Amino acid sequence: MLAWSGLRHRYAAGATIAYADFALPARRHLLLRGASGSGKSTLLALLAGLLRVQQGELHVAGAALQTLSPRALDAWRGATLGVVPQRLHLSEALTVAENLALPALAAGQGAEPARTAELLAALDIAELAGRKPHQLSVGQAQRVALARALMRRPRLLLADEPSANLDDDHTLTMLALLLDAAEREGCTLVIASHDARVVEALSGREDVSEVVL
Ligand SMILES: Nc1ncnc2c1ncn2[C@@H]1O[C@H](COP(=O)(O)OP(=O)(O)OP(=O)(O)O)[C@@H](O)[C@H]1O
Repeated sequence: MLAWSGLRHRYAAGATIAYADFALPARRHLLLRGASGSGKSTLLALLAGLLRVQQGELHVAGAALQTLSPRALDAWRGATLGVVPQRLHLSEALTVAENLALPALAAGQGAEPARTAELLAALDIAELAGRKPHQLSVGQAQRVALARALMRRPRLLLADEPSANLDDDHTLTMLALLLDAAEREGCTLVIASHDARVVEALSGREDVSEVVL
């Protein structure tokens, strides 16, 4: 599902990041951790196909990303990937249900109201469908962003610093939601975090591997 070798990324401004070779065992999720500046966001962007592979090989969900053209990469991303970004990027002008419809609409497909309802119910926020983002708590907004990431049935779910701005209880709840959702949807979860609470909660779990950058 996820493996890289000889992977390096050089930013034009100078920094080169080299990643130790890695392969994720079957049926495992991944915790990507490391200090600030160690290269987590860069690796997430590579995994998402948002940065081109400059050097090395990167295999994600059946695709060798270094071989794909920009157009093929776009198609692959749309069909494969769900992202819960650190800043949630919910559209303030749209309701929760409309925010969930956006990924499908952007891909030229219909809104899938049944899928929207299913995911909102699964994440226990069915009653929020008609609200605007500014009417949500931080935890509710994160659930909405998670539902949006799941709309197109991704094979890989990326969560960037999911505990940012959350207290201890909400951090544990969010991790449980991510793991439950990945299990239910049958997708692989990658969490990037430098939060000691996340590391403590996930380390030692049989279904989670760790990469320390
Ligand atoms: N656009 C860029 N141009 C030049 N250098 C960059 C750029 N983005 C990141 N870097 C550098 O690459 C290295 C890795 O950055 P990256 O953002 O991947 O780290 P990170 O582990 O995600 O950090 P944080 O936890 O603070 O978000 C750092 O040295 C950073 O300064």
